Amino acid sequence: MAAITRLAKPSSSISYLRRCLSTSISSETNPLFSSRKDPKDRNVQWVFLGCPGVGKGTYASRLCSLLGVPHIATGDLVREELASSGPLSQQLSEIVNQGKLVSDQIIINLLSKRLEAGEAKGESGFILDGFPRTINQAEILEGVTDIDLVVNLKLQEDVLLEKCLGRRICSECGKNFNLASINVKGENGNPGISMAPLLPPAHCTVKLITRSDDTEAVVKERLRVYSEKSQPVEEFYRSRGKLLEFDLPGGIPQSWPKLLEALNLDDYEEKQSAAA
Ligand SMILES: Nc1ncnc2c1ncn2[C@@H]1O[C@H](COP(=O)(O)OP(=O)(O)O)[C@@H](O)[C@H]1O
Repeated sequence: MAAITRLAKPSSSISYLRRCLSTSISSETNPLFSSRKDPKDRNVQWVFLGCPGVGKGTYASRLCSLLGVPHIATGDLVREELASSGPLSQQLSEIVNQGKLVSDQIIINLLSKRLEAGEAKGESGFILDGFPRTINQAEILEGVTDIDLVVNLKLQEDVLLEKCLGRRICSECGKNFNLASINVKGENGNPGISMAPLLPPAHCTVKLITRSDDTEAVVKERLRVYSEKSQPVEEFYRSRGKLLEFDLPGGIPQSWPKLLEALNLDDYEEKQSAAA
């Protein structure tokens, strides 16, 4: 019931977009629409949810390499648009640097363009990272395609902040690293958690940059916005029986095998490496 009472009425611009996606844009030109296929005839269509800093990008991109599907992160699409200095970039930079969400309309446009480009290259399936982030976005997605599974990654809030502040990107190769060394002792029945830093190789060390929205004040605002706007999306999928909750037990060496196990992919990884 909670999920139903929380559903916001779609705004008129979103209803318009939804009408576009479902009627006036034909299945040949709308990749979201055309992806409503029998799951046996296509690759996985998964969504990764989770607070800023939880590691959605890290685990989603590893799974994408394993499953041979594209990793589509709406945060990356926003940053590409920002870097392009196009007409939207000034407006986007203000929103992102305040830790707010970009409008559903802009995000759906960016995502539709990305899916269209992928479809033209023959992509099938996807893992979406950072989308949907509002109930409106989840409803639109539900209206145009079938999501098979939603993975909800979880970590305690003080660790999330430290991880965002430790995040670094190599400005040349684009790889992500993390300088934070997490060591939280277990207390009051809660398990402790340790995460080793993910350090860059020497050639990247001199080229590291920090995302402009990874400052303490902006991360705190993003966490607040997540609990206000995106946590209801968890309930949206939970009530549809699609949500897999995954508490990260530690860094990548501890979490990756456990995640594969939770997804019934542990054998899959072995078979893939044997075939390689
Ligand atoms: N689905 C979305 N809806 C609205 N805004 C988004 C969405 N995805 C990304 N953004 C914008 O891009 C920023 C960066 O996104 P992302 O890299 O996913 O960050 P995070 O580390 O907070 O998960 C967000 O703070 C938000 O301003």
